[in-house]
Amino acid sequence: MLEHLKEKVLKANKLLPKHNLVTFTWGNVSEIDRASGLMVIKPSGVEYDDMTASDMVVVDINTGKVVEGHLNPSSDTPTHVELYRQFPDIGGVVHTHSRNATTWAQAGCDIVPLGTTHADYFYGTIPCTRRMTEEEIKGEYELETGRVIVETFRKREIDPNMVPGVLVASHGPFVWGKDCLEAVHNAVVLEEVALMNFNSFIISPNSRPMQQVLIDKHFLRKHGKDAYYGQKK
Ligand SMILES: O=C(CO)[C@@H](O)[C@H](O)COP(=O)(O)O
Repeated sequence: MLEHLKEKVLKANKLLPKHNLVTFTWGNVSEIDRASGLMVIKPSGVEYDDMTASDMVVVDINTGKVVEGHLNPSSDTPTHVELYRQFPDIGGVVHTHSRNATTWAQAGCDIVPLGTTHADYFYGTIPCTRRMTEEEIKGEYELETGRVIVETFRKREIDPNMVPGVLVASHGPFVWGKDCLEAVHNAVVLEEVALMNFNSFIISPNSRPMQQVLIDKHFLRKHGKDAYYGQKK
């Protein structure tokens, strides 16, 4: 089932090493078929060079259970599932330990918009979640990770369609888009922006966020004034 989607998700996972977003197997990409509620995600711990479309794993987001696949799904599957459940307009999710974004996540800091590269893809601050509690960590960690991401966006009133990414404190970035390929594209941009912000603050610790009017001009010009991934507002 979903053979076409398996090929697409395989392609997206193979882009991770191509764009230097991963070391070893430290990243995973998925896409959802909203009509069926089935998600396709990479298998856990498999080298990207060795991965094939038939290795992709199909998961039902309603139950979180594997419905097809001969390998274990990514260890981050519960996080992907929770994001699809709570963010109905997203179509693809990527998680990596990319160096620069993970540096900000480990520092527990937001990535504020300093330049138009950021604003073209993220309509404002890319938030970092709060640290997870001991109970959450000892529990179903990956599911709780998804819940903390959703909590961050709801409490800070950030629209996930306008800011398609987050830094999970002490862990790394999760990024999304209308499909898996756009999610990877956004992850590449996040990694670029993370490095540029780091360097900007080294040059000037007092670097100030860009003006909202410039954010508006860039993001809304690229995405359309009222356009959101899945809906027209
Ligand atoms: O965050 C982690 C481990 O800390 C995971 O993202 C792994 O780095 C990738 O795991 P698989 O997708 O291969 O299961």
